[in-house]
Amino acid sequence: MIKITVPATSANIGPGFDSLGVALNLYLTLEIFEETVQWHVIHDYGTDMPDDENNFIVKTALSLAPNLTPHRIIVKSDIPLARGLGSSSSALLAGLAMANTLGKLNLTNERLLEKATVLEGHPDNVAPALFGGGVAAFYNGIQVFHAPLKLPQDINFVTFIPKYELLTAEARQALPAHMSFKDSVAASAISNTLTAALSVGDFNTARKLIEMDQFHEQARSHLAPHLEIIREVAHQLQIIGTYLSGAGPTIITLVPKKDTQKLLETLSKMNLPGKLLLLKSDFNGLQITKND
Ligand SMILES: Nc1ncnc2c1ncn2[C@@H]1O[C@H](COP(=O)(O)OP(=O)(O)O)[C@@H](O)[C@H]1O
Ligand SMILES: N[C@@H](CCOP(=O)(O)O)C(=O)O
Repeated sequence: MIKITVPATSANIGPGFDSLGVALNLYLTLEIFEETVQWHVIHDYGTDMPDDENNFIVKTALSLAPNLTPHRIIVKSDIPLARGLGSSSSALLAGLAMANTLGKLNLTNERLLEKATVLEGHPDNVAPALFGGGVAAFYNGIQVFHAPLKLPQDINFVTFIPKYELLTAEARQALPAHMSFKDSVAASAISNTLTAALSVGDFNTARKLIEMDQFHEQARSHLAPHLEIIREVAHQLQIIGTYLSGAGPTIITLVPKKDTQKLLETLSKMNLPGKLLLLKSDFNGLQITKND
């Protein structure tokens, strides 16, 4: 049996639209068993999710290796669908890794990253899902440039996952078609300063910049009303560092360990409609193990 494990991801981290992301400790696992006549996907996503060659993971694998022999596979995941925690990136990377392994393609991680970025449309989920930890990345249509993004060690991700789904494609339609030169300079300066502050461990500066995004949060605020609510509650506790995870609707607050409990307790008393989780960075990224 071959087992492929891929972490969830939180993209953007505030102002790093389409370029910053971090792997988190929720996981999709794909177990590959015997060869079969037709693809047989066992999953518990419900009857709307295909269980044959039309399954997204299998289709992604076949896009890389069209002649792949069908197998029986089992998909399990605790990454919620369409919530802004990178479920599609974890699934498509699992598919690419399955094709690479079963098809003996020997593609490097760089090639897998390029392929995954083209399929996903932006590298900020797939890069941290592949490598683990925080990643900054840019795709110029030919190559993915990427570098590790240093995040503080003593940080937790207090995560609120609303009950409703929001497809990334839908949330991208809310984005403005144009930004002025002046606004673009300011928005990228905020993001640059955030990465510099993180690189020297200046979380005091970083947490304020995390809340200064000018690329996407305002445009998506009607789709993710909990952002303002949770940010405000955190501020009342003197906690700064709340942002829209990916395209939303999940909201994450980056909190030093010492402040985590008070935020969790306050939020849980509010009974917001959704799930409250305490997440941490994943530092392993995509893993493949083989058991006989
Ligand atoms: N494990 C999976 N198997 C099949 N399809 C999946 C899986 N995970 C995600 N998807 C597809 O990706 C869609 C969600 O992707 P997207 O809108 O980008 O949201 P996000 O990646 O933030 O969860 C799902 O509605 C589904 O079509
Ligand atoms: N930069 C993208 C990130 C989408 O992440 P997802 O987890 O919501 O798929 C965006 O903001 O659209």
